[in-house]
Amino acid sequence: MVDYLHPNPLQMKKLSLTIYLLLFTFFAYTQSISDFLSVPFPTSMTASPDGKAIAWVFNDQGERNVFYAKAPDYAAKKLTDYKGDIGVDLGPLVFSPDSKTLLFVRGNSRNPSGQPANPAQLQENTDKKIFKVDLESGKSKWFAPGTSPVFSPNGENIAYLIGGSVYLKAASDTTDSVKQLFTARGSTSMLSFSPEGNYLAFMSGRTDHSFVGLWNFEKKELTYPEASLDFDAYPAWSPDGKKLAYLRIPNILNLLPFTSITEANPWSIRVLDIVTMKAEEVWKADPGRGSVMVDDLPAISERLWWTPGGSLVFPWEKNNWMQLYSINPITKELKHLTPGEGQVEWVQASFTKNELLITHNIGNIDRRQVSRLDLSTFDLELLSDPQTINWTPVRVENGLAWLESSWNQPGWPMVQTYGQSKMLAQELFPKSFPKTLSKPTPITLRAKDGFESYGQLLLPANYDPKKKYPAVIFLHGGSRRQMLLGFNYGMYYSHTYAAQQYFASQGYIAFILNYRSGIGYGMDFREEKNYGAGGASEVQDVMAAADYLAARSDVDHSKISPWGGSYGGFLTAHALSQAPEKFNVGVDIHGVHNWNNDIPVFASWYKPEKFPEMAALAFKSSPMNFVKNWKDPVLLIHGDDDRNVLFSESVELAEVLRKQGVHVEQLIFPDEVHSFLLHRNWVNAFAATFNFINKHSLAK
Ligand SMILES: CC(=O)N[C@@H](C)C(=O)N[C@@H](C)C(=O)O
Repeated sequence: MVDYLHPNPLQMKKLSLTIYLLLFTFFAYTQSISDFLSVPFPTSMTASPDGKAIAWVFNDQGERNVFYAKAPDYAAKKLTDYKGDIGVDLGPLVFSPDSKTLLFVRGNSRNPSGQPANPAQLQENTDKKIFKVDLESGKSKWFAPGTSPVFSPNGENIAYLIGGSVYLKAASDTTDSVKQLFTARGSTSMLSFSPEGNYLAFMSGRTDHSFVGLWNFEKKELTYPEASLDFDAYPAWSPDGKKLAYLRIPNILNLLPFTSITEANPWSIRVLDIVTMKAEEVWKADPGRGSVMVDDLPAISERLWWTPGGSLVFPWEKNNWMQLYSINPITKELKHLTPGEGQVEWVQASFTKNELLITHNIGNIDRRQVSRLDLSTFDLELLSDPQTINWTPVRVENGLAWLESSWNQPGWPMVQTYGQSKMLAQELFPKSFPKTLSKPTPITLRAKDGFESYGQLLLPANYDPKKKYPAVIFLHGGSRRQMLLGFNYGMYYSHTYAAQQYFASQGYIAFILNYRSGIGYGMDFREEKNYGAGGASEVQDVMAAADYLAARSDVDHSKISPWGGSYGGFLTAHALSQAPEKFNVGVDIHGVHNWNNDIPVFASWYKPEKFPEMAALAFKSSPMNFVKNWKDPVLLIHGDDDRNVLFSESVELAEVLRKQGVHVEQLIFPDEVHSFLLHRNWVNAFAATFNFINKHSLAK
């Protein structure tokens, strides 16, 4: 018995431990989902051309602002002062060539009716606009309407896009003039000034092809030097400005989105001689593996990088992995630069012009690592800690800046100079963020068709193997996504990882599934032949996850609930309609329920009635094909300005389920888009998800 008046040292130790455990249990169970989502999310990490400064955007619970830090101390400075959770997006950031000015784009994209997103009902125009910050004074002001600004090499002019047209404005022009640089057919993108600034190269997107175009500033002349019936894209100038490299990607007729493709007419690399205006093919992919130029890997708008020695670096999926290779256009010597098991996801050039900074998962499949590729020697050097998740590195003088997360910390900007690393703006990291999370365990599953999929398991707080816990399965969207052994590099999935951590903190076994057709595990995993609208084979991986949990002695198999967004909502709907007996309830956030309704959003050519065989398989691969079996209660969550998954997908599902007596609850966000712009909508969606699943778990 503790003598509270005269406790001895041992009794003091017991007392302090008891108090600690009581406090820990109290805080663990009382911290809210908003605490788990309280860390500002960093994006648009950018370095100045002189390597002496960096800038990034913090989305601090919906309040988005630009931050700036410069050598030598890299103290963070807030450059803008936008207030509140008002649902207006911010980024990208572009430094001027002299590093004295920073451009940022603020505003929301338009929906098919031409309305810029405005979920907060602001009584102002929320179209995208370009702002200019004088980094000496810190003052920012409106510069132009539009997006995608690029400085001319001398910094005197800024080219930008409005819709698919090109505009040009003097960087010093403070008027509200808006002047088109040239008129052209098609939709223009991928603006690229030549090193001398005498040309602007661009891609002119047409329907089933695209051209690489050139604007000659001196002659005021628009040309398409080598028009083709293919997709010519990703223009890249040689350092001396005498050559322009680009990809030639043959069209793939009637390729249904969300279906597998592993080979096509091979793509190639061409080089245009700016003097003769003649182009030649310098390399072509082999037929078969690697012949498809994947359109969202690497996840950036470049595919070609020149080396100082005149070679070209490019991504190729020849060996099942999207990796970097080089070709010497003269000798045609090909080199494989990033061998190993894993994919290259982002590639970033640097002001040194002699390196590429690469974000990948080679040798660390469930995380992201950063490496440096020397463009003279092609040496590859790992720069990051293998135990953390690192992405979008940028070069600074005598060091590097990047974004880093771990299993118990969301993404945060880091800087390293002279070998010393530190968190940027550490003072802004919220004290309310939970200190004790669940460390994820990697799990491998095997579906009934033998396919191997992967996931992460979070055990509940105060885990007791003798207990039986309710369980949740989180299903990511995309499907070209990958959940990691920690907080994700994408905000959508950083938040959903946090939500799974919240479930664990509230006494759930929380499983996170990486089902086939996702990224990170190679082409064979991503392009499994019957996935998506071609058979929904990935549903078998969901069933494997459910069977894995049900077989655990610490899981109450009557309380297994799937939840997920978009493609993850699609899989939640498949789970509840194909195997209601396996699951308790589910939460379907902006899910796809009939491929034939939503695929036209991604492929305007697709009219189900014109492709009856495709449409029949697509419907067979949709939850609506199984909806008659649906019995389990479901919560439907959707924003009604969703440009990815039609709001009507949830409207139609609710009607059908209600007719057959299924319990349907709903949480609807007026004028909200797919990846919620309002932070409060994330918080409310996850709180509703937890409460819905919890009340049906406790009720049993
Ligand atoms: C490409 C796309 O929009 N796919 C949707 C079905 C989807 O899953 N969207 C979000 C969640 C994503 O991660 O892409």
